[in-house]
Amino acid sequence: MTTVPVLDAYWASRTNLIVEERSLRRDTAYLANLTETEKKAEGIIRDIKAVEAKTVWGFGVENVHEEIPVLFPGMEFLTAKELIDETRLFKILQKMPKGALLHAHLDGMVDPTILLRIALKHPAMHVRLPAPLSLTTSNESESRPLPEFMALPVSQFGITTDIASPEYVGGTWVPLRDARDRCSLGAEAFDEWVIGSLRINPTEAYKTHDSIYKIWQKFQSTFMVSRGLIGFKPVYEEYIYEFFRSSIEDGIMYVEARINFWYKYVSIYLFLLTMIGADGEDNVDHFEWLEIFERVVDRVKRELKEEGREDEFYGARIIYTTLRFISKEELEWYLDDCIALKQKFPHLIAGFDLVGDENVFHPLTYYLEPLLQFKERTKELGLDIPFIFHAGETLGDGDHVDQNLFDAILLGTKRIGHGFSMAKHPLLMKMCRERGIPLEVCPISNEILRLTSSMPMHPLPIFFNNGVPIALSSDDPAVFGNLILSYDYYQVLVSSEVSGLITLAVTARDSIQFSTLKDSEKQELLQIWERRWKAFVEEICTLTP
Ligand SMILES: O=c1[nH]cnc2c1ncn2[C@@H]1O[C@H](CO)[C@@H](O)[C@H]1O
Repeated sequence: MTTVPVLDAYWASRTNLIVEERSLRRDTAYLANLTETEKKAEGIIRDIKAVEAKTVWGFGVENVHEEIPVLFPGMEFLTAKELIDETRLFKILQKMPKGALLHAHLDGMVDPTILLRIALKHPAMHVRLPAPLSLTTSNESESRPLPEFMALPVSQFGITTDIASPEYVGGTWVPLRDARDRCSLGAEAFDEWVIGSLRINPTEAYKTHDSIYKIWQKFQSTFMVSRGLIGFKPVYEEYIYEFFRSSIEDGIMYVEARINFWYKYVSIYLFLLTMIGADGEDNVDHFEWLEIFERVVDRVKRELKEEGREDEFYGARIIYTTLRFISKEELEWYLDDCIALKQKFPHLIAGFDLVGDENVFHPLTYYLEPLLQFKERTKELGLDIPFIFHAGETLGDGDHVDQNLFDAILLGTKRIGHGFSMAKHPLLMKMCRERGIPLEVCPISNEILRLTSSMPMHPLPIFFNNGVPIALSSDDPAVFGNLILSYDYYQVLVSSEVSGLITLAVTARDSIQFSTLKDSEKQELLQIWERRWKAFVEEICTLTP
């Protein structure tokens, strides 16, 4: 029989082994110094999570929701969303102060329902489609025409027509409001058609477009549609306002938004590619985009101050992005443009990035020369424009997308957008840990864009366990339906036994720490975060498990 000392020795070495491995994690030091309130809150959250794993997710018991045959915590988001909405855990997480939102594409931030409502206010906004609207064939997006939107000058306002009537001549611009009011399929069907073209639905994500290539086709098409709406100055301004206000409601305190400046060419492509002014003319240049952005930041700050909530919004900056399918020569134009914007708005331009499907477009090595030149030039000019590259958003192992991770790091990236394939790179993970290069991880985006079928299969725990700093982000919530960052927080929390509330707190703190704010600003924002965090954990302590 095994003696007690032998058993004790086994348990002791087991504990030591676990402690040793966990020592790499960024939440370990924090966990060792918890306040009594934090300890209690962490425990309450674990208890609620354990209860809901059974009552909501049927974990280890019978399926509690027969209409969803496969149910588990961290399962596919779009199927689970309504269940998540009802959980106590989600409602608690909505109140958590989340620090900075570091990976967010401006074009994908506002609920399509709200975007459409904003657009409908403007008589200049028009819509057209290739042929009379018919929605009867099926519910699947492949068979549906895409709406195209554009704001027109008064002299070119279109005539009122029923776009669903056989008389509608494909390609004719119709004022948006009239098109909706006069649509013989009904305003509800019209809205559903427009909104469906701006987001990915569960059928598309999990059936009709269930491959990385196909889902990216649908994903890209949503940006082509939304461009016509957002690329109209009055809508743009209100859109940014909605983005900030809804982020603040979700506990986000500061934003670094990726704005796509690719839209400089006009009329060679099918869709609208620039920004239209209030007069309906294509005359809003990139400087003005930044002025608008700044005006909205100031407005939101002013309003919050008036509401006595100034602690809730520290501001917003911009990561300049363009699409990674342009030529290297074209990239030079954008790099110059980025420098010019930085010189005029040093406080607004936070960094530079290339976006678009890494799987099909150019690798970073293709742009090496202009990128290296940019580094030298900004250094000479004394401008701080760090690269904040997307890299490794792939399932590939050693392909060009996976290898973008090496180049991002060699080029000195400040953070890595996604870095999904980082789990295959022990050396790079070590470098990220030691040099403080965080991954901007977007769990729900990764799942909807078919890199993982659920959160338990996501590599995030590998990153956490290797001590890689993490900033959780929502990527394109308007398209994915994860309209608030709390959904991503929820999916992470329920799919791990190691990660708890404190892990989320550490990632929220890290989001501030690894932002592009100045050190003094980071300290100030961290202090505000600490205050709100303290109030948040105190509130949790009043709850019964
Ligand atoms: O997760 C992503 N990876 C790479 N590119 C993206 C992602 N989300 C959005 N975009 C890109 O950003 C542009 C919108 O401004 C879109 O064209 C899309 O290609």
